[in-house]
Amino acid sequence: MTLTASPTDGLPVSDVDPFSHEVLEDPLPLHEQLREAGPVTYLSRYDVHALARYDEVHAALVDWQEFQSAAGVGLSNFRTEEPWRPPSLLLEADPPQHDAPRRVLTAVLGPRALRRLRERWAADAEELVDQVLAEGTEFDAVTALSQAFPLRVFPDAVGLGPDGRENLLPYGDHAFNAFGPSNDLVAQGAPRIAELSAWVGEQCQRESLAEEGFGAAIWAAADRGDITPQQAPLIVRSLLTAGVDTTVHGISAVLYAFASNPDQWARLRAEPALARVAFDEAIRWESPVQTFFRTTTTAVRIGDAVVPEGHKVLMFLAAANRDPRRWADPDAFDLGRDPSGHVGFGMGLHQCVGQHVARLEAESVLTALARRVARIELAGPTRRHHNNTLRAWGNLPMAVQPA
Ligand code: HEM
Ligand SMILES: O=C(O)c1ccc(-n2ccnc2)cc1
Repeated sequence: MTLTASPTDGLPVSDVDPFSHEVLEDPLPLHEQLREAGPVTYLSRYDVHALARYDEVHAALVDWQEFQSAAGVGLSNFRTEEPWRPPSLLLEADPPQHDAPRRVLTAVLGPRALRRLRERWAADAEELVDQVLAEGTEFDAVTALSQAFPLRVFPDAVGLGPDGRENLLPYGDHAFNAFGPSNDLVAQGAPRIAELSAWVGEQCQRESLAEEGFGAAIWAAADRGDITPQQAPLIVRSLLTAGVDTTVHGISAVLYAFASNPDQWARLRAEPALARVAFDEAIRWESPVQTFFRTTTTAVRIGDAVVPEGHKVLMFLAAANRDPRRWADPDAFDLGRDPSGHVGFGMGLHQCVGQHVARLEAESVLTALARRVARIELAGPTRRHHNNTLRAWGNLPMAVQPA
């Protein structure tokens, strides 16, 4: 049976801009509208089809053959436009090219590889929390914890030198903006991106990396022939692009979740083992990575509509993570829930290979904090940090009551 398609047959159409400041400030109303409009909608402003319900987002994530990543996972279609930098060997690749780089990073970042970091990161988190509390019981959790902890542990885990680490956050922020349209957020990062990219590229070279760490392990995989020496620096680049901003905003998400649900903090204090499920519930509830795109490799039927071949499909991960068709009381941050199956780390072939790193970082911070603090609550107005892809806090004024 041949499928034919026209962009708007039987499709709800909207000219909304999901990357406008108004939506980035509060995307929840748009998510609700898109879920209720149907299994797929057509966003005329960008000529893309949008998926906002859990089932359709999940189906696209696990079907890498019909929803490919190799044409880019942002709005830009690499089949017709030059990527702003050489494409990622994992995120922007499909099998077979995707296979070896994925196999290598799975081993480098896997739970086993992280076992040696668990004690060190726990001690680092205790030290950081002690320092923060020694300065007082009111602080901005974004700078004091969400940014401070990943920047304290991750560059060392990769094996980066001491200089220039302040480049990581702005580089990652721009890379995540670049998955969206060329709007003012992308323009803001443009002046510095050549210099930042040069620094990042330099850090991926073997001679820049310590003998021990994720970087060295990637280069050792090249020595073994598991990947080529040409691929090694690009795989290290994946870590430098993804490794900091994501966990910064992930830790902010879980701290905000607890500060706005103090009763849940009491549950964590009573049962510290809840720290891991708390982080996944916060990833579901806040979805620090809000969206990713795919490109159809054939005409694809979704609901009553047919999405033509070669079209960009925008997956609203955050909308799927609060779909009442999948989650009971979806807007509640609830430690009693089983959040497994959430799509905050994606799903299927491209599911986040750094999720164990993220979980270990968040668990380290939460465990150290839960031991020392009886209550946490917001102590002033919060401010969002807008990004085309990331859901982030610009600040989190917090007041804590020491245990
Ligand atoms: C809270 C933290 C994080 C969140 C919410 C997150 C989210 C995601 C999502 C949604 C995907 C799927 C992308 C897609 O399907 O196109 C993904 C993939 C990926 N993530 Fe993360 N991520 C996080 C942290 C990290 C960290 C810390 C690293 C590295 C140390 C990392 C490395 C990767 C890589 C390399 C991929 C591509 C995997 C592939 O295509 O096979 N992520 N992440
Ligand atoms: O290879 C890259 O440049 C790259 C790889 C992964 C991410 N990412 C997104 C969410 N978790 C990780 C971002 C960039």
